[in-house]
Amino acid sequence: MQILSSTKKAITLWLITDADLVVAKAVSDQVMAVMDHKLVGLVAGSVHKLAVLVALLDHNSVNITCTIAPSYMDHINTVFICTYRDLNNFNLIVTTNKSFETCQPTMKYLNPAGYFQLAFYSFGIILCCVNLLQVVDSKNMYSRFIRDLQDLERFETRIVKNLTQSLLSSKALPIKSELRRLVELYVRDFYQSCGFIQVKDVYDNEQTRISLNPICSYRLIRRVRDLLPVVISHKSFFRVLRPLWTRIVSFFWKGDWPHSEDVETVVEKILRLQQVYDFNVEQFASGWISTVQTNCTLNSVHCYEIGSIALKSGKYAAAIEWLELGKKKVLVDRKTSLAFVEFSLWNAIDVHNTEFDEDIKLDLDPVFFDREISHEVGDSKSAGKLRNLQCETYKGVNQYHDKLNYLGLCAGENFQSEAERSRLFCWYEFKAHPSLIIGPRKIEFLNRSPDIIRVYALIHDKEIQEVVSDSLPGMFESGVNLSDFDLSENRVKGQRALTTSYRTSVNSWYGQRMDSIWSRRIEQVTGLTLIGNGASENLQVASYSFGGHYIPHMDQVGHDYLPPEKHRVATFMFYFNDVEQGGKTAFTSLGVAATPIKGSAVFWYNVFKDGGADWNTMHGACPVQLGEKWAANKWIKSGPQFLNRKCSLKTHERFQIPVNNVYLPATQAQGNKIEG
Ligand SMILES: O=C(O)CCC(=O)C(=O)O
Ligand SMILES: [Fe+2]
Repeated sequence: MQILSSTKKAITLWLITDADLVVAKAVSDQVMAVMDHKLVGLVAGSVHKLAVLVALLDHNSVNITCTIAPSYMDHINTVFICTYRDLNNFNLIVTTNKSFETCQPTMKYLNPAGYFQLAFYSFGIILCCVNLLQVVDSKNMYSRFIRDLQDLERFETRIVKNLTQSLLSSKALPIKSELRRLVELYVRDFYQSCGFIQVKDVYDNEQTRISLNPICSYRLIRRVRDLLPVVISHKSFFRVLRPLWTRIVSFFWKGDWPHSEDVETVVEKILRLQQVYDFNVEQFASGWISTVQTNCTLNSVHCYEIGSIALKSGKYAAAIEWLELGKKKVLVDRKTSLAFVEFSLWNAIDVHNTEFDEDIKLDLDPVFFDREISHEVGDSKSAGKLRNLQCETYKGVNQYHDKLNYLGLCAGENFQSEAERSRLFCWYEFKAHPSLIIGPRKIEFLNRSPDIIRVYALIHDKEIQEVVSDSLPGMFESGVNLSDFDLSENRVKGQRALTTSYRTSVNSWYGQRMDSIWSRRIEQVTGLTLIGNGASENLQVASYSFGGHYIPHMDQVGHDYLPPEKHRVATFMFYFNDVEQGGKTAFTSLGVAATPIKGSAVFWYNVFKDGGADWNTMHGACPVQLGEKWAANKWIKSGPQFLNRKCSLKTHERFQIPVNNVYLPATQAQGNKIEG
């Protein structure tokens, strides 16, 4: 960029892009490379992919030639300029390396705040630079950490309350002004997609429940990513709503603007929900999350975006469904170009058909329809989905189809036979420990052989709150359990385990006061030893937001590598809350799922008496559909347990859970995944 005059006046050039941060950052180098030495500074990225340039000028007339790499040119949708003093004559020519293109800049005069503003921008630039260094690590945090999403939700709600107040006064935002129109657009989007139906509820509550709902969250992240920068960078915003501007900008300087990865991650979660629960896209887009009608809906732009992301990640059937819905909606709401949607749909069908072949029908993770789809309107509606075809054929208690059983169990089915179910019952346990005589525990069998029990009302609200608030600061993205091994190659910085899309929760290890109090309670109920050197692991507290899941797995991973005393002989898992929709624990080989019930816990042995893994205890956490899920695992090690439980010379003999100290006659072993 060439600046033809020098010193005295500050110019901030904002290049608003729809490129993501990495692009913006890379691009800033490209822009920087051609910047003239008269520039004071350039920052890209932190403030929603803006490049900020401050130049000092001494004439009222200035020509700027900004040379930008051609690859970056496509990403720029707006170029506008803020000056702290009026310039009489201002020309901006934006050009690429190859050819000159004159860009129509929107001239924005932030007006005469003078040196204060210059200082403010300079300070901002320093902050931006600092922020930029942190950005790489904090990428896509809003979609991963529910607490960050909740912070964003609370913050946005406060902003919207302020904006609504300003709308009520025609002085701040004159009727028919462009800024008013933008603010109205923003506020309308908020009210149309917040978790409450009534505006008054938004005023009465700090939390709008947006972050508990996949649709509302998707719209929140999009709105803040795309619309908020446009609103606050309007030429009059800073002048008429300066305190609000400062609050917004400083909030995001401390944290970060949502990225396109955040949007993609939320969409991936929606697609996972679709894959597992096979919801009807039309109903989902009109706010139905399972059986709950919510206030958040999706329009044609959203359907188009979700379809495009599904296509990108190879979920062809889903992509076609979303794009067809997008096409239907665009004819009514006209919010995007019909041609775009039609083109993408055409393309999705072609890709689906190219990738489809008969052998795919054997694949257990199907993302196809069960036949090729024609371009005729509605043809896909008459086709079946491979997923459903396979579910119908194979789901149920069958050792080879854990994934399909998982889908069925998550959706609320149960594959236990009548005979198996007839052996289940509940009882009050008052003999396992003397303390239970005055406070018996209500226990229920969820399965017999392998025994899985649920203990009700074992932990209390206040205790849960204490554990959650102590665990919160240490939460990190969950990994699969490899913490005992050297993961140096795969480890994500600052984490102890390998992160994976198999398990999308955040967790932390809690070893404080409540850990030993709860361990005592577990000892009383199970007769096992938890306290003492290496007897059990610290409590692992996990939180799942919508879409959060853990696919079927065994808890005693590492069995082949760890010394026997370190094996996780049993799992005791607490539920900290009731989940609005979804979030069951599915025992895929046994055909039964446990619904999270606040204060209760489930317990089972992962191994046989001979120490071999009991593959029938394979289990997974179903994705949360609505709300959040908090749970905690207490893994009990085999070390000190040999004194508590009878050994056996027989192979594959199971530990039994006694009922008031009585071992019931053994039932026939269920499932058939018996392995040593
Ligand atoms: O949260 C659940 O339902 C299951 C979690 C689980 O299996 C685990 O963390 O190992
Ligand atoms: Fe598990």
